[in-house]
Amino acid sequence: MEPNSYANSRITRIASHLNPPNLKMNEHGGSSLTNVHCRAKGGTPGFKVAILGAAGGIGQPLSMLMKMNLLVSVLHLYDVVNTPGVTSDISHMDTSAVVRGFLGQNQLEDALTGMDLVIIPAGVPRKPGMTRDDLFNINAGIVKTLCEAIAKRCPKAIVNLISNPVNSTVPIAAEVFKRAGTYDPKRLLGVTMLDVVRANTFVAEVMGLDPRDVDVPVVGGHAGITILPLLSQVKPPSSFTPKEIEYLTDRIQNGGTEVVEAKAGAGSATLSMAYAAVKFADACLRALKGEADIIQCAYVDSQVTELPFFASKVRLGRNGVEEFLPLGPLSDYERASLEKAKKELATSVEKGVSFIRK
Ligand SMILES: NC(=O)c1ccc[n+]([C@@H]2O[C@H](COP(=O)([O-])OP(=O)(O)OC[C@H]3O[C@@H](n4cnc5c(N)ncnc54)[C@H](O)[C@@H]3O)[C@@H](O)[C@H]2O)c1
Ligand SMILES: O=C(O)C[C@H](O)C(=O)O
Repeated sequence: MEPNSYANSRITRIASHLNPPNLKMNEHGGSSLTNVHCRAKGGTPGFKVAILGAAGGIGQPLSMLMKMNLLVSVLHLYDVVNTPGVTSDISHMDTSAVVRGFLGQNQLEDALTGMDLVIIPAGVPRKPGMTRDDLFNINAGIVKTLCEAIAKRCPKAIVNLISNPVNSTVPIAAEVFKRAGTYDPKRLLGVTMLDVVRANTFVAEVMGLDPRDVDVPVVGGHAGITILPLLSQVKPPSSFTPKEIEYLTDRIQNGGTEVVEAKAGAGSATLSMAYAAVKFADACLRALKGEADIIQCAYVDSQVTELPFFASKVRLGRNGVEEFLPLGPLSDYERASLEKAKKELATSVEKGVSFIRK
C-alpha cells in the first residue's frame, strides 16, 4: 500500500458517508477529500480482519470491539445493508485500525481480498419458540455465498463462523472450501466461545468466585444437548452436588434460549456474543502472531471422537488449529450426555454436508 493510502482510505470512507462539496469521486467509485494534505504515515503493522454481517446485532458491537484491538491494522466491514453508517461511526474512534465499509454483494470480494481473519456473524437470529436448526433454510445459503467468496479472495484466511446453526454451518463451509479446492481444516473454526463464557459465569456464581478465575471446558457442539460443559474438569478444581450439576448443565445448554425469551422477539444474544467473538478472534490473532499456549474450545474438523466435526479444546498457532487436546476423564453423567450429544451432532453435520452435495 502506498504511503498515505491508509489515511486516504479512511477519509474516503468518511467522505462517502458525508459527501460534502469539497469531495470528488475517486477511481474506485468512492469519494476523496480534495485540498487536504494528509500527513499520516500509514497504518500500524497488524492483521487484516473482515467482519461479514457487520451491521447486525452482533456485527456492530463486534466491529467496535475489533476496532479497539491493537493486533488489527485494517478492518473491513461488510453487510448487505447499513455499512456506510456503521463504518463512518466506527472510523471516528481514535484507535489505529483503519476501517473500510463494503455494501452489497458486488462489494463482497473486495471486502475479502487479502484478509488474514474473517469473522462471520451474518444471518437471521432466533425468535422465541424456534430452535437454531429452524434458521438453517435461510442461513445455509448465506454462509455458502460468503464462503465461496472467501475461497476466491482469501483462501488462507482463518475463518471464525458464528452464524447458526453452527453445528451445520461449519460443515457447509467445509464443503464449499472442498469444492473450491481450498479447504484447510485447521483454518475453519465454529465459534462456541459464548458457551464457555456462559459456563464460566454461571459456575462462578454458584461457587462464589470471580468469573475471570474460572475455566470450564465446553465440548460437543452449539445447540441444546450438544452443548456439553465438563463440570468435572472445572478450574479451579471444584466439586458440585448432583443438583448443582443439573442446574448448571441446563442453564449452560439453554443460555441462548434464556436470552431469546428475554428479548421477546427482538433477536438473540448480541452483546455477550460480540464479547465472546472478540475474545476468540483475539486468541486466533495472538496465535497467528506466534504467541504460544493459546488454547480455546472451538467447533472444528476433529479427530477427538468418531464425528467429523466436534467442539473441544484445541491449541491455536500460526496456521490455526495445531493440536487437539484430549477430552480427559469424564464423569458417568458426562459420558452418558456425550453419547446423546453425538447422535444429534451427527444428524446436524449430515444436514450441512448434504446441503452442498445435493
Ligand atoms: N455462535 C454463537 O454462539 C451465536 C451467538 C449468537 C448469535 N448467533 C447467530 O449469529 C447470527 C447473527 O445474529 P444477529 O443477532 O447479529 O442477527 P441480526 O439480524 O441482528 O444481524 C445479522 C446481519 O447479517 C446481515 N446479513 C444478512 N444476509 C447477509 C448476507 N448475505 N451477507 C452479509 N450479511 C448478511 C444482516 O443484514 C444483518 O445486518 C444468527 O444466525 C444467530 O443465530 C450465533
Ligand atoms: O440462542 C441463539 O439462538 C443464539 C446463540 O446461538 C446463543 O447461544 O445465544
